[in-house]
Amino acid sequence: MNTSTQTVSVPFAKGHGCANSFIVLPDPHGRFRLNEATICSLADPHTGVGADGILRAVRCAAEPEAAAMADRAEWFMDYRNADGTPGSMCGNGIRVLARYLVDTGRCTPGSFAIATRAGIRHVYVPDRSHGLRGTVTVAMGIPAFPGPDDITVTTSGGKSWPATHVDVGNPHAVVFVDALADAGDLSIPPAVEPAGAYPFGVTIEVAVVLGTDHLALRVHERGVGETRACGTGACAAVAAHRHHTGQSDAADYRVDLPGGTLHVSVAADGAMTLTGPAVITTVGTIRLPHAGETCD
Ligand SMILES: N[C@@H](CCC[C@H](N)C(=O)O)C(=O)O
Repeated sequence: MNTSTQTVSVPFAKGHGCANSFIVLPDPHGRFRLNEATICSLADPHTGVGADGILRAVRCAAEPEAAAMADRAEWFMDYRNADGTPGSMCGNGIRVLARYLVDTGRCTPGSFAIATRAGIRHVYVPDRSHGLRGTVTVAMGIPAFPGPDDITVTTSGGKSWPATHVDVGNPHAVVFVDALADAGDLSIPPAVEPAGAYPFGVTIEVAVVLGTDHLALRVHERGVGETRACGTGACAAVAAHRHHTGQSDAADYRVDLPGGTLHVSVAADGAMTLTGPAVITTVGTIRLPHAGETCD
């Protein structure tokens, strides 16, 4: 550990799931205090490493926010969007974190639990004989449809569509369009009405149905902007599609995103699993503002 009066050098990794990118900061003893400015700077490709989100990996027992889950999971995913806001769940992020925990020997391959702000999620990481660049699966639970039923999404180009509110541990508004290009510039946050539907913001999916079990998707992520993929968004879009078509049988879906393909399996009870690539591409050290304590 290298410290100065101004900054501290700490290990980090960078990875992605279908080009939805994350910085992983191992903080087993819960010593980091990441403020908004630090997160924004790290996530910015010009001033930091660049990523859609930050995954601080902290032991549940060392994190007051997660201590109540310490009997069911060793690690807590402290997920932050690129704008510094905390997120409750991240389908690609948790898969990248699981890959990191296994690659670094902190967890053994197979199934294990990770705590999130949305509760415990179980992940499955195949062992190395399946290759380090293989897939990771996460059990996402059963989506909820909290309403209201009159949500409208309007993109910056002025086009509007009715939307379905789906909660998969974080909030989503899913619209179905004829062609993905209809959404225009999704780097600009679409407007969502009624204004009170999402008091804490929302991630918006623009989806096209390519077949009964095949969707294509673009996403404007809350706290980030348009991203190349979104795991919770893929599950939300499948849930909305099933809701509209009245499908209730178990089924497997393919979801194509700009950054790659994710697979969503739905069980007879509606519980979803999300599977896709999760890779660690970079490891190194990064300088963080010194905040009293450092990290191992
Ligand atoms: N990229 C994520 C979703 C991250 C959280 C989202 N930005 C939010 O604020 O809820 C995913 O893969 O699910």
